[in-house]
Parts: sequence; structure tokens; C-alpha cells
Amino acid sequence: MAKLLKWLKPYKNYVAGSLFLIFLQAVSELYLPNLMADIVDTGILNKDVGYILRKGIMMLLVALGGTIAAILASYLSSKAAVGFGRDLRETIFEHVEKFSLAEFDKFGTASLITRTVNDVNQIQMMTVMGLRMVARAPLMGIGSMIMAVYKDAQLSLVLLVTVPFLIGIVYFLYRRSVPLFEAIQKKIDRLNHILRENLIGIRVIRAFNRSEYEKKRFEEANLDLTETSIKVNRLMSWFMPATSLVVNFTIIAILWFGGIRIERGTLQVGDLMAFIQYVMHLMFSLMMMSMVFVMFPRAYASASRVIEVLETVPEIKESENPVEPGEIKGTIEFKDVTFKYPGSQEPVLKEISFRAEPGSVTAIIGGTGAGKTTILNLIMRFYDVTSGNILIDGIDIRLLPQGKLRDAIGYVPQKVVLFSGTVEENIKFGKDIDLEEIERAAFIAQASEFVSKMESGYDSIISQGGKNLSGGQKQRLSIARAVAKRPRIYLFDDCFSALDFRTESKVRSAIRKETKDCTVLVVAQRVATVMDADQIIVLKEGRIAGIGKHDELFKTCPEYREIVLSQITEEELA
Ligand SMILES: Nc1ncnc2c1ncn2[C@@H]1O[C@H](COP(=O)(O)OP(=O)(O)OP(=O)(O)O)[C@@H](O)[C@H]1O
Repeated sequence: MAKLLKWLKPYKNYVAGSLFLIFLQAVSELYLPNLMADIVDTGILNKDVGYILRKGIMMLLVALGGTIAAILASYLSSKAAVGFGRDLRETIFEHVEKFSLAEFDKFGTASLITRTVNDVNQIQMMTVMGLRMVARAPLMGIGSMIMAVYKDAQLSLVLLVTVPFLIGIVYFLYRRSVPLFEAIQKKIDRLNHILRENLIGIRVIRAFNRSEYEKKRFEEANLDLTETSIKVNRLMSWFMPATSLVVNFTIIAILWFGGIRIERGTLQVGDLMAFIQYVMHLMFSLMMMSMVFVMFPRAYASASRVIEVLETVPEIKESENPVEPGEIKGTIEFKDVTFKYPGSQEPVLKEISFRAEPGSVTAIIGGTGAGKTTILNLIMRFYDVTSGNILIDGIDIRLLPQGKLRDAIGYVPQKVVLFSGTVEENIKFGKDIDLEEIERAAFIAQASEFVSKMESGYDSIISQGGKNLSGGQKQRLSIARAVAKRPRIYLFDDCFSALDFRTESKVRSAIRKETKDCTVLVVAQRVATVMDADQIIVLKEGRIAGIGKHDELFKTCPEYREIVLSQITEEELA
């Protein structure tokens, strides 16, 4: 928790101001019972109306001052806590942006969302409570104790019996609630995860008639969270009655012993009234502190989760001695690359070596799960190789600044990702270009026609995830986005399969012209897509089964021959 305090630093003036005001509020509250005792013991006993009025007005002024201080303290502490929460969320977001895919896989999207929103909220609430109560409760507690002893030291002995009871209750609840609060945060993660999957997969869920099953899954997670929350609340429901009971017993004991002392003439009525008020303040402070204690475990659990994210060092780091490559030309070379996903037993790529030159097209073909996408992931440095090297223009990509590397790449993923916004915003996502360039990119990707038919053309709104577009339309916008960057290297990950043959061949011939000086890597399933590539890499279970041109591979590589013949007959080939 203390580790997070550095985000509170910019707000230290607000914190100091609020602590000072809380101090003033506490002083005013401690002074009031004293004034009241004076009114009773001096004013009322001597029937001195003037004295009562003077002291009464003073009480009013002190109370007013205390109230103003309390309002201002609340304002300042809220400002500090809200700003602290905002900064923390921003820091987490920026940090997570630097994560490699391995760290994303480790936390999971749902958990990262819960940690950024819900956990930070818990910490923020704890900060407000902390600022208001942590300062006020000890001040009031100690102040009331001193004042009570000052009023009647002997009567204060009652507290020696009752205060340990209160502390015992708080300690018991604290020990019991910590694990429950930790569990609650994990269960919120799980609920978010299921909810997210349901919202994203709603079409598939309906098509497969799995709504009931998903409903059950959600209900189970929801119930699980509810049960744990009820357990915590049940535990907490003991808190107020138990503490009230102790407080009321304390008051009864004070009235009992106080009455005896008044009878003996060793205590005045006003002082007893003030004493009771001080004791109430003391008990109230202890209750406040215990509320902080109760909130603390939850905030502590949240803080640990946030710190876990912040302390995760992204595996993919900028090199300490980066090589400034100047203009990237685009030669890609794999040298004996072996790669194992974090947490996996077996490598998915084994001893891969090939070279792709600018001005050439390299196609990668192979069965599902052969490791084709992984090759592209490695070129973009989403993961680092386990052994071997990947060189761009002869420089190991680990030595290249990541921004420079990715700026040189135009990537079209297998699964289209579009962002909510306009068509134009989506196309110029990788580079801020003018409308003419945007239209050019759309033209190459064969997207101009359908975009011009959309109601507002390039200003048409794309809904979340591109739900208002067809699969092929989304794919073409995704291609246009890559083309718009005018990169040196193109990585097409099986992105033509959503297009019909005619559109695919149009897109490919337009792209061929556009990319004639660039290095192009195409992952494909269709033989027609790879046939005219300058080199074809046949992947089988993470190894290169063959590399060469179509005719040569058809003769020499049985795996390639099998793929080709599964799609085209020998007569068609001839
Ligand atoms: N993030 C990951 N963590 C662990 N294993 C992974 C991860 N991503 C992929 N894999 C595994 O790596 C292997 C290769 O995956 P990859 O996506 O590269 O295959 P692919 O050849 O592109 O397949 P497809 O044609 O079906 O897209 C698969 O067995 C897959 O299970």
C-alpha cells in the first residue's frame, strides 16, 4: 500500500490542508463538552443567565468553526483521492500498454480491466476514508482520553475494562475479513471474464443455442460472488451491534459510578455530562478506526493486485544499446529460430531459417497450428525468440527501437480488429494522412466502392468491433489501414480468406503493384494465393518442410504436393 503513496505526492498540499482542517475540527469538538460543563456547573448552578448566554454563543461559534473545517477537509481530501485515483489508472494503462503479449496472457484481459477500474476505486475510497478518519480518529481518541482523565481520573478506569473489548472485536473482524475481501476481488475478475466472453460471443452463443448454458455459467459465478459478499456482510453486521453494546455498557457503568461520585460530592453534574461526551467521542473514534480497519483489507488486496501489474516488468524491453538503423529497407532473415510460448512445454517453431528480400513475396503455408502466425508475431517482436536470431537489414530486431521496427511494418491480422470511430479514422490509424492518401489506400484494398455507398462515405461510423460491416468489408478496411502506412514490410496473416475469389485477385493485383519494392510475407491457406510467390515456406509442426517456388516444391515437397492436391486437381494445375 505504501508503494502507492508516491501517486499521492502531487496532492500533498491538499492532504496537508485537509489534515490541518481535521485537526481544527477535532479541537472544536473536544472543546464543546468543556463549555457545556461550564454552563451546567457555573451558569445553571449560580442561575447566571449572562454567563449561560456568553458560553452558549461561544459554543455556537466553536461548533460553526468545526463544521466549516469539516466541510473544507472533506472537499480537500476528496480532491486529493480522486486525483490520486485518476493518476493511478493512467499509470496502469500506460504500463499495460508496454506489456508484451506474454504479460497480457498472464493476467488476462478481464483481470486487467478489473484491476484498472474496480481495484483502483477501492484504493481511492480507502484514501478518502483514510484522510478523513485516520487523522481524525486518533486525534479525537487521544484527545478525548486526556480530557476524560482530566475531568475524572478515577472514573476513567471504566475504560480500562471496555476499550480492550472494542479492540478485540475489531481485531477479530479484521482477521476474518481479509481473506474474504481477497476472494471477492478474484470473483469479480471471474464474473467480468464470463460477462466479457458472453458479450463478445453473443452471436455464437445464440447460434449454438447455448444461452441457457451461458446463463447458468454467469449465474454460478454471480452466486459465488454474492455468497462471499454475503459472508462478509454477515460478518460486518456483527460490528455495529457489538460495538454499540460495548458503548452502551460503558455509558451505564459511567452513570452508575459517576452517580455514586456525585452523591459523595467528588464530581459535578456538568463534569459527568462532559465526561460522558468525551467517552462517546473516544468510543466513536475507535469505531471509526475499526471501519478503516475493515476497509483496509479490501483496499490492501486491491493495492496488491495493482502493484502486481505495476511491478511486472515487460519481457520485451528496448535494448540498452539500440542500433539506429536509419531508413529500414526491409530484408528479413530468420537464423535458426526456435520459439516456445511462455508456459508451454514444446517449442512451436523449431530451427526456422529463411530470408525475405525487399521486392519479393514470401508465402507461408501449412496446416492449422503449424506456427504461421507465430512467425509474424516474432517479426513484430510481440514475443522474443527462445533461441536464434531474427534480423532486419542485418540487425537483430532486439537491438532495434520497437517504434522504428513497427513503423516499418504494415500488419493485417487474421482476425480483423477495427475501432469505434469513422472509416477515415480507422484507415489512418497507423499514420496521420490526408484524405487523398486515405482514398488511395481504400482503392488498393478494394474498399472504395462499398465505402462510397455508405451513408457518410469516409465519415461513416464504424460501430464497436466493426459490427455494422461484413467480414469481407472489415478485412478490406484492415488491409487499407496497413497500406495507408506505406510500410517497407507487409505481413498479411491469412487475411484474404474472407474475400471472394474475384475480390481477392483484384486486391492482390493492386497490392502487388503497391508493394513491388517492399518485403511481403503472406500467410495463406489457399494455394491460389501462394502459387505465384517468389518463395513458399511449407511449415509442418513448427518445422520448415520445404522452401522454394511452386513448381519446384510441387515436385520435391510431399507436404506441399498434398496441400495443393487437396485444393486443386492435377488437370486444373496443368
Ligand atoms: N499465446 C499463446 N500461448 C501459447 N500457445 C500458443 C499461443 N498462441 C499460439 N499458440 C500455439 O502455438 C501453435 C501455433 O500457433 P499459430 O497461431 O502460429 O498457428 P497457425 O499456423 O497460424 O495456425 P492457423 O492457421 O490455425 O492460424 C498452436 O499449437 C497454438 O496452440
